[in-house]
Amino acid sequence: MIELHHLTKRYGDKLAVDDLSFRIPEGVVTGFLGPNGAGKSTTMRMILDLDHPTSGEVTIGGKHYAEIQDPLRRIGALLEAKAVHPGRTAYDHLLWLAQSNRVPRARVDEVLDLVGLTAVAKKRARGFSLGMGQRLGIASALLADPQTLMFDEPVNGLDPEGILWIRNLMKRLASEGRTVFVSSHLMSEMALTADHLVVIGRGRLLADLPMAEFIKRNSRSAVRLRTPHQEQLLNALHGAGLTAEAGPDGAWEVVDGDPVVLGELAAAHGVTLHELSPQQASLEEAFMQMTAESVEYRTGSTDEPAPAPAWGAGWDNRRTGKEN
Ligand SMILES: Nc1ncnc2c1ncn2[C@@H]1O[C@H](COP(=O)(O)OP(=O)(O)OP(=O)(O)O)[C@@H](O)[C@H]1O
Repeated sequence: MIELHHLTKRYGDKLAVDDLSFRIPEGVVTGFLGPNGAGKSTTMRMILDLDHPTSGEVTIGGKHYAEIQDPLRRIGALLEAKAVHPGRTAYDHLLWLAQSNRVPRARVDEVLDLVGLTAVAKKRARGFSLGMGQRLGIASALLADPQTLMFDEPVNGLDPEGILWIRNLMKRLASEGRTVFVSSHLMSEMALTADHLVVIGRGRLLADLPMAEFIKRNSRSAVRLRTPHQEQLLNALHGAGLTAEAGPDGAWEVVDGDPVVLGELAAAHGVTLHELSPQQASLEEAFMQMTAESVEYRTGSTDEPAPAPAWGAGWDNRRTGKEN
């Protein structure tokens, strides 16, 4: 269990981490999500005591990192995949780590096998691809068989096979009862990996909830209806036991509606429709909406506000009928 209490980090004028408090429990994969510059890496560095909080604190199993004896046995981390001496072989890198942390030599072969690097164990790290570098970083994190694991953007730059491998590894580690904390800026990836979700933007906590809850709230489908005959449409819907929500631009949205049924209903009541369109908000859109205010860097092409999903933070405010 990792616990953050009002964790704050300031670099000069820049508030990189702003009063973060949350817990990362055992036995589940906790996804740590935020756009670039949100403060994810800074938070992870503070957990490992590589950076000192301006205020607040963070503990691992109730202790500060600096108080932990044999920290590699308690927490393993992949922060910077290329943090390996380029002239060292994968085997020598792991052996050096094992010997300096009183880990038996036999464990080096075990973790090389676990991450699929046995065949290239005697190759120097400078010739490693990004994926091999990530696997070596993960082998280092797993070397002392720690109870807590932390991975900063582990799927960055990996091919689909590598992504699937990391995803399954995280799940397996969590199922063994470990604490698994993994950062990403991709909601779609986290939706497939994490059981719990912590979202930050500009250093602040935006959400801390089970992934299933996030998906339930943000992946509903709806049908958008637009008509010059609003009153007749609402009456027809009401008569059919359906509720509509006022959508953007004067359109109406029927959550979980069937476009065929709604089209027939409108026709039967002589309601002219100018639009009848099924909508499906993606989780990525919901995440972008949640963090839209806190995106630090934008390219020209994404300079527009993040696309609004059919429903987002203000979804409940637009509700007009009773929940169906
Ligand atoms: N050593 C530092 N000195 C000054 N500012 C820093 C330092 N480290 C990070 N920052 C700033 O703190 C903010 C948070 O950065 P951080 O790297 O933690 O974000 P992140 O969520 O990990 O982003 P990314 O996904 O781009 O890695 C950014 O604005 C960054 O520029």
